[in-house]
Amino acid sequence: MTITAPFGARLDDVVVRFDRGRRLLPDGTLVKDEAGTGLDGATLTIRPGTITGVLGRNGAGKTTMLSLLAAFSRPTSGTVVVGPEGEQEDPWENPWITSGTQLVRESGDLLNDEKVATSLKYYADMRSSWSAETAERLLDLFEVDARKKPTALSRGKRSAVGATIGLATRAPLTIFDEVYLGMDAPTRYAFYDELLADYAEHPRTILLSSHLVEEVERLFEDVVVIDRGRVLLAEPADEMRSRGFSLTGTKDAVERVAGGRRALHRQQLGATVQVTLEGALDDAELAEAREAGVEVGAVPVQDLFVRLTDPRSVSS
Ligand SMILES: Nc1ncnc2c1ncn2[C@@H]1O[C@H](COP(=O)(O)OP(=O)(O)OP(=O)(O)O)[C@@H](O)[C@H]1O
Repeated sequence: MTITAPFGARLDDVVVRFDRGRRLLPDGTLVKDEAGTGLDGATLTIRPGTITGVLGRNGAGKTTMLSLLAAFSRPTSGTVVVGPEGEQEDPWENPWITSGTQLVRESGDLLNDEKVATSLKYYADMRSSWSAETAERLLDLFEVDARKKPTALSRGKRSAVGATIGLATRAPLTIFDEVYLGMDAPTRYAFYDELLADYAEHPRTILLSSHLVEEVERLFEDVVVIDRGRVLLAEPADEMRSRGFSLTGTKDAVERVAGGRRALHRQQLGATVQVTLEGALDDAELAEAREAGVEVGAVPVQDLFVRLTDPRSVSS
């Protein structure tokens, strides 16, 4: 059966701990040594039919979460469900769900001893939604020679093959985990354009993790921010953008308009101060800012992300 409805997903209080190994104590008991925590009580919902950006600093838990959704691993505790609205199930060893999910990892998941064309044939045989025409067109666009083995391609070209597989699969849940690594800027922008165009024509659910927030934030309808194994926020990108604003002006005027709000960031250039604040101004405060000559600006997702995950965020 071909699954076409976009998949959603839900994580409930998910914990992932990695074991370093097992040790036998002198008294004969077997203990597990913990090597690290990937997720630490993560709860979130992925809306079907959206492009969701997955953001987090290094080691935050993004890959751990994406691997759970693609059933590459299982949680230590908590529940994970994936699937079309109203029919979501545990993806682990669940062919009905995994046949509708495509995870593209930085490694590319290609058959290293075979030509790229052989890997593509493997995906084509496995995925009923595979578009051979899209795959061919994208390889052409990214200038990848499918007669070569992956080991003979540059890192950027291998990433481009991963991007091609992700788009040509047209899976109801397509996950790109830092797929851009090694791609040069023109290739990355070509990938973003292709992703948007193909998504518009073939609606599905796309998750995209990236550290290049400024570059990719225009793609996102929803944003998930993971911080030290926990979900800091999961909401529409516009809602995230309205979490903050900036004020620029003289110190006294800015302080007055800021009115004791928490400052996410503060910088001073000569007599001019700029603060990034949480929340929004009401009409009276906007009028006060105008009168005081204080400029009110929007804050890009990138800035909010950096500030929200910065343990050194200052208070006003
Ligand atoms: N196999 C493993 N064994 C032990 N610890 C692990 C393992 N995989 C991940 N971790 C730990 O889990 C945490 C989350 O890792 P994860 O790879 O999910 O982060 P990430 O957000 O994808 O990071 P990055 O942006 O650097 O790729 C990190 O502290 C990492 O060290």
